[in-house]
Amino acid sequence: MANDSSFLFSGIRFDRKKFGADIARFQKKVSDADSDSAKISSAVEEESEKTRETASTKKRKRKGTKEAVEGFSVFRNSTYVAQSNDEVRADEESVELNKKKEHNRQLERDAILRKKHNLHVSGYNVPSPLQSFDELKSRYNCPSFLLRNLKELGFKEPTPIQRQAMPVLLHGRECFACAPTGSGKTLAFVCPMLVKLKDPEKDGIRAVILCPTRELTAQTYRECKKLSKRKKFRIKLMTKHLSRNADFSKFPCDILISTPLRLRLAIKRKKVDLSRVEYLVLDESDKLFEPELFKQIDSVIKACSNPSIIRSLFSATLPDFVEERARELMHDAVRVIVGRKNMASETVKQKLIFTGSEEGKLLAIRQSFAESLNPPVLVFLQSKERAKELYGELAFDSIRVDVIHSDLTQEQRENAVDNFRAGKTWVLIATDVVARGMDFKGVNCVINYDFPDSAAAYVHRIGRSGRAGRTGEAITFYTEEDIPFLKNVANLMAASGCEVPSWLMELRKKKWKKHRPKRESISTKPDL
Ligand SMILES: Nc1ncnc2c1ncn2[C@@H]1O[C@H](COP(=O)(O)OP(=O)(O)OP(=O)(O)O)[C@@H](O)[C@H]1O
Repeated sequence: MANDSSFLFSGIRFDRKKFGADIARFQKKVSDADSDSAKISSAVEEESEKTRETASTKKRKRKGTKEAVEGFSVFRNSTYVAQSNDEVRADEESVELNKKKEHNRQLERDAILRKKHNLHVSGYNVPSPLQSFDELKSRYNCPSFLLRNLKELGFKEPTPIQRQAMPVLLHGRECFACAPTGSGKTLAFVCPMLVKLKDPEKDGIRAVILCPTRELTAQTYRECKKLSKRKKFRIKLMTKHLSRNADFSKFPCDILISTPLRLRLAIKRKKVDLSRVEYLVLDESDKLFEPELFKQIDSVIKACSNPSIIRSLFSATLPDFVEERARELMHDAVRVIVGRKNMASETVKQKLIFTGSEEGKLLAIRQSFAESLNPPVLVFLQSKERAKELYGELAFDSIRVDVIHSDLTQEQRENAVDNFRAGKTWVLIATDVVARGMDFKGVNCVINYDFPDSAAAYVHRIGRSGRAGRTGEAITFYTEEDIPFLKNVANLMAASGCEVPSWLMELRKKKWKKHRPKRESISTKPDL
């Protein structure tokens, strides 16, 4: 203040003594005024500081939010921003946690559904099973023509194999599957194929289905046609004529259905290009991988060279060697098993009958037909010669009987199948040519006139009955030569819920493969 007054009064002589009181008063005023002004200025300063701070805080807040969003903060020391980042992090964590919780809930739902339908899966990240066919639309945008066809065909609920195999294939995953006979495996691979192919195209063969027999290719062709009604997919059945004469580059083909032999012939003639194939199905895969078909299968698999191809293997029996092949062949495949692997159908009542001799078999079948013939009946024999012999015996009895084996012409084979399907034939005598895959509706009884040559043959043969939830019956005749393999059948029977006498279960089990003993000829005529 002294400095201030000397500056104020510089150049003026001033009697400080005389005006001491005034000076004192004045000084007080000035100092009061000073302090007021200081107060004001400090208040203003404070206010403007506040304003500055508010502005800068707002700015920082804005910036802070922006930085947090970008995951980088320039105001590392700011408490506010730290909180903001924490909040953002907490939000993110809670979103993540909810996702995880929902994922776990979904896994639980999947596990419950799989347990309910006896489904066993292995593989990485297996897609959820289907709750209903409607999910084909909601989850996979299934075209309406297909849903309409499923409805018209009377398929209300997916079967267990369809519940799991369909989503796997629709996710673009490769798959090997084992499900009981008559459980709807055909639909399980045809449906996803039709969804994925979307529309007919003219750019070469896009899907291939391989089946071990001509009869089965014809049946699968018909199924594909029924399911693709209202959509003009070009579906071709590889006939003998096509495999020998056709040039597949000359006509469009979305789906080709063939036996390995016929397709290999066309590949060798260089008249079929499989390099664009997107889907390859090996139906009855264990049969296809048997040594006699191996070369043909191998050449088809090699010809299907599209790196993004989706391959799938289906059968009611899946031996370990096929699983190994599948694992070698496929990428990131999912394994789907319904029930237990290699099981006989639970809906077939199974019986074993000791006939003593060949003559005993003939008597037993005649007696059984005389007592209660409940057509349609399928009778299996181990060779075409024996099938012809039995036909020769029964053809003159008063029952409508027919025979099917590989010595017949294509037309004769087709007629035999058609007549049996139409109910014109009551008893169809057959070799294993119709043991796999054939879906003869409502076969009441399968008779193993000759003991099957393997566990797989037993499972597939008796599986011609008791299909799609129906019940059926299977009778297996056995003679002395077959006794070493009785235990194997007994085990299959017990595993599928049939009652088995305890003495049978106490027998020893023997390796059972290609058991086709030389048997006496079937004849009631006396030897000349
Ligand atoms: N979802 C479904 N609901 C009712 N019936 C069905 C369903 N899916 C398929 N079917 C019917 O079940 C029957 C058996 O189907 P399919 O021939 O595909 O069996 P599979 O499992 O391939 O038998 P196999 O092992 O003997 O070849 C067919 O008549 C088919 O029409």
